[in-house]
Amino acid sequence: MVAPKGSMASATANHPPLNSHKLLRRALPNRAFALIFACAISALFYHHVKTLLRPTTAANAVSALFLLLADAVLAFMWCTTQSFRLYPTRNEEFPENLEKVVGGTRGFPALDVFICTADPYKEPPMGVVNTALSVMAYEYPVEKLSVYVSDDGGSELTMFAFMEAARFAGHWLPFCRERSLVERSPEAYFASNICGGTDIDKMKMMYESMKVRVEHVVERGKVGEEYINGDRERRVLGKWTDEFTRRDHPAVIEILLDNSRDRDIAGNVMPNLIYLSREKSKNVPHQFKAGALNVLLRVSAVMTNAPILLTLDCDMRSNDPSTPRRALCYLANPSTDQSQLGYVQFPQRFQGINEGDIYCGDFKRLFQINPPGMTNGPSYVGTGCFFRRRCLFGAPSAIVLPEIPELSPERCLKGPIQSEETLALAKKVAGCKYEHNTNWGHKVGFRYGSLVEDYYTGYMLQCEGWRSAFCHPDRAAFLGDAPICLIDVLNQNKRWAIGLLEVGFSKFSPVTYGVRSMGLLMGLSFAHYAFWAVWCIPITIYAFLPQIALINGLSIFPKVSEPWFFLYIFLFLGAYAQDLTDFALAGHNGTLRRWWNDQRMCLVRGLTSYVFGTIEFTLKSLGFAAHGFNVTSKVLDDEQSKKYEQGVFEFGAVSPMFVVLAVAAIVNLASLLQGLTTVVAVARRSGGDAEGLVLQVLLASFGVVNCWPIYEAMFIRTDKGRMPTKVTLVSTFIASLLYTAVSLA
Ligand SMILES: O=c1ccn([C@@H]2O[C@H](COP(=O)(O)OP(=O)(O)O[C@H]3O[C@H](CO)[C@@H](O)[C@H](O)[C@H]3O)[C@@H](O)[C@H]2O)c(=O)[nH]1
Ligand SMILES: [Mn+2]
Repeated sequence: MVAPKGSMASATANHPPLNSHKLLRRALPNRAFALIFACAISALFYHHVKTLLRPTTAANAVSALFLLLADAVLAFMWCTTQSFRLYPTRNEEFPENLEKVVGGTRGFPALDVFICTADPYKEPPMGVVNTALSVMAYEYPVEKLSVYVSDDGGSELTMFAFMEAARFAGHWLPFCRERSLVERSPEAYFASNICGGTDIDKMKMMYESMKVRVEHVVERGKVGEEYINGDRERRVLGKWTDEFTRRDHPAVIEILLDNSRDRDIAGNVMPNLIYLSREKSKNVPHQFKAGALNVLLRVSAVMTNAPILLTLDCDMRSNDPSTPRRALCYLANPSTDQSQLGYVQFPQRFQGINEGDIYCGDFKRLFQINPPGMTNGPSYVGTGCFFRRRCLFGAPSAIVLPEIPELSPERCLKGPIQSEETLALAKKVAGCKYEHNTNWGHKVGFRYGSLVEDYYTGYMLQCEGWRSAFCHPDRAAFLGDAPICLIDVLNQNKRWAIGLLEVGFSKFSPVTYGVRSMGLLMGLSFAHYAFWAVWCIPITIYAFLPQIALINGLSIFPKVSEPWFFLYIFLFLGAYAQDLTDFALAGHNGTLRRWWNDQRMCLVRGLTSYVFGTIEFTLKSLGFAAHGFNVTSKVLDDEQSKKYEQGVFEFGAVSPMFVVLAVAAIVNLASLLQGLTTVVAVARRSGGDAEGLVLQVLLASFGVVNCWPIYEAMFIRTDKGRMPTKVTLVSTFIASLLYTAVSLA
């Protein structure tokens, strides 16, 4: 953060405060607990070394080695997590003071909003339109607001939806303003059971009829003649010729609303609205979302060049029209060190999450709990982030100028955006070969080279010396869609895992370069994410090894009568209790049930996304495969939604990830049953010793409880979302092979 650590507010003698930054009281207990836990971890390693030095059998030695590996990784992750816990903070903004401080709305900087979409079938154009309308209706001087939509799907369907939206906006924006609505995405507004009046009904009908037209066009896959309004639309849609494909097409830039020309039905100025689909060619890599954002950065530089930018994913609608003012409480604050504050990140928050959040769609730890603990400010999470344009052009002290002066972040622009030269230049900078031999993606703009361009860009900016601020108002500033299908969730996490490893093993790795550039704590924070996928090592080991040993009656943990037993119990319960405390204190529906599901999903991801992500990353590093940005679907299938609503897991896909899960589930169950039998048998035989198996039995029980939805999906359910029979058969087969193999061993 920019304000000095622990300080209260940013007020000076001259102006009222715009924000405050407080160290939370839990800092102290967190630090004390960190100390105790560190001692416990050291004791554990002492125990490991002792066991390793005196192995009784070969099996004991092997399992001791694996356990050491698992615990070493856990200890590493624990260390990196401390970077979020030692300085927990809370920020508050006072937007009511903003106008006083900057001299009325005249003092507000211009704002360019970037919205990315990539596929009209996975990202329904009506959703994108709602996102755009919700930000076009921001409580912000309209003449300073421009909304750019980047369509990587290069789709006439999205183009069509936006031509409709531009027309509808003429009615919608004054409607929102007159009523001071808080809900400015029409879909959300009309869904919120408002009591009708004739005006509201009229507006609703207008919206519904637009929606029907757009959805109909999307369903048919092309814009029928009857939907085209006038020559202009015909000319625009005419660009989609037969040669035009999503992977190979010229740049399309269309100014749908121009604030120097267009007025809404009440006669007010309208914000600029620009549709943009960059040039694509099959032979030129397009760098996925980072590439799209850089084209947005350049095209907007040519047209409006606002000093402040907001990046949004197509599903992240605004949920609060005053959000830009909140961001300005940092970005326009005369008493923060403006030369260093690069961006203001709002957390990703989601709509439509079910009661128990069964897939951990909220990602509370990632988006809400960890960011306010990062001492120099949070990482960038791809959406809901206000940037100072300047920060994408080199370090605070050393600007890196772009190859042509027209793109410089410091250039002042006046005049209409429609001129022929402007459009020609915009087309040129949206060309697919434009970036050849330039600094784009490396020193300038959003960074290339990782599937998590957001994390990588934020990280590199922090390394350059930029700072950031975390802004988390009670009412979510943005609301997005979380995937509601398990396989989508796992694939999304796999993509993240790969992208993060790309950074972790690059020459800019946080553990080396990062720690050197930003200091230990920030370096560890970024390392925590870069090596996220290594969770798969301890999780896989603990999901199989103790259970297999238990099946064989082999004790690998301390006996109940040994003091080491309690060390294990303390480490497990301590880590879980602290996790639960963090979760509950973060608020926003931090219920026990959600926390339980959250920890379950950690285990599930550890066995699937991270394992497969690591494998894919390795294959790619060895040159065997390439990976792309697989866009997450935002389409809601009715049946799936209903099941999700009820909190039922959706397994209906044949995937190797499900096989791993199912094998783990079966092994844990078999091990628990066998373990209990052994313990009972040994207990009956006096003199027998089952004490050494207690921890393993507990662990297997923990596994079984967590796996409950998997057993249901394999053996009880009959609906479409049950585990595919093929997966059940294959995994039962693998599990029995494993069982036989270890029983023979
Ligand atoms: O080639 C591409 C691929 C994606 N996108 C857009 O990128 C956004 C994010 O894609 P999504 O499939 O929703 O990915 P998520 O995993 O849900 O997104 C998270 O993770 C991404 C990095 O993997 C970040 O870019 C996102 O901001 C962050 O919300 C969407 O608006 C897409 O339209 C593009 O514009 N071009
Ligand atoms: Mn998304």
